[in-house]
Amino acid sequence: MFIKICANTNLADAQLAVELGADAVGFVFAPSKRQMTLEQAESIARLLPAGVEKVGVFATDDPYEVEHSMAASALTVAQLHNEFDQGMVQALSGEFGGKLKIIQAVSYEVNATERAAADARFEAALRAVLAEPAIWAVLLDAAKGGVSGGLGTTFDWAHAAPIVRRVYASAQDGKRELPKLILAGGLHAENVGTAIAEFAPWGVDVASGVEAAPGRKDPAKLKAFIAAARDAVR
Ligand SMILES: O=C(O)c1ccccc1N[C@@H]1O[C@H](COP(=O)(O)O)[C@@H](O)[C@H]1O
Repeated sequence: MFIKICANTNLADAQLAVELGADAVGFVFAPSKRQMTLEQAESIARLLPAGVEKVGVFATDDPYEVEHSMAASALTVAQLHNEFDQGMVQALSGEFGGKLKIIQAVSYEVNATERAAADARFEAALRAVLAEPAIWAVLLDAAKGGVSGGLGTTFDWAHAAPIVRRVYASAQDGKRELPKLILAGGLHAENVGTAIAEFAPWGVDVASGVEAAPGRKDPAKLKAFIAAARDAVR
């Protein structure tokens, strides 16, 4: 199980996540209570071990912003938290010779007035992302009123998981490996086991659920989350 601990804002928290067994740590450049500058993230990322993925979380329509940030830093993965923009993803991937790891977020709207229409949009977005070979992983998150990222909100897993399974099954043509599935959105130590049982994801990602306050990790919650995610797949 790939475990990403997101929205780090200081070296001590990021190092603790790594010591406790996180595979990836994230830094949020998108507007957020945990927003970092590239320089701040870089000063932390360059002190972390080589084997740990250092993820920059962006919500921009400008591929050059992402390209510049990834080229000029120790970051190893670009997480795009905006709606999927195929042109941007392909431009970005092309700039790095297809070698850049790109995580694309796909959000499940929790406050939909028309559930069927929202489900259809979620399904179409997931289908489009899975069809794009430049995507390394898709990250499922919850959205409220079209806003996603760091909300600490779960979505209806029992309702969404069959949609996700169906889309993955129909996208599989045996010719290439599909993007990996990372689950996010309101995860914490007490619910991550259930989430893993529902989706059988390749990885999990958390921001709010391991914090003492926005941007500051709670060591006990962090430890419990990583242990619970590992236990769930033993
Ligand atoms: O963490 C944030 O503040 C954030 C802001 C804008 C875009 C993405 C952000 N974080 C990502 O959102 C998911 C879910 O967060 P949470 O666990 O529900 O708080 C998180 O895993 C990050 O990848």
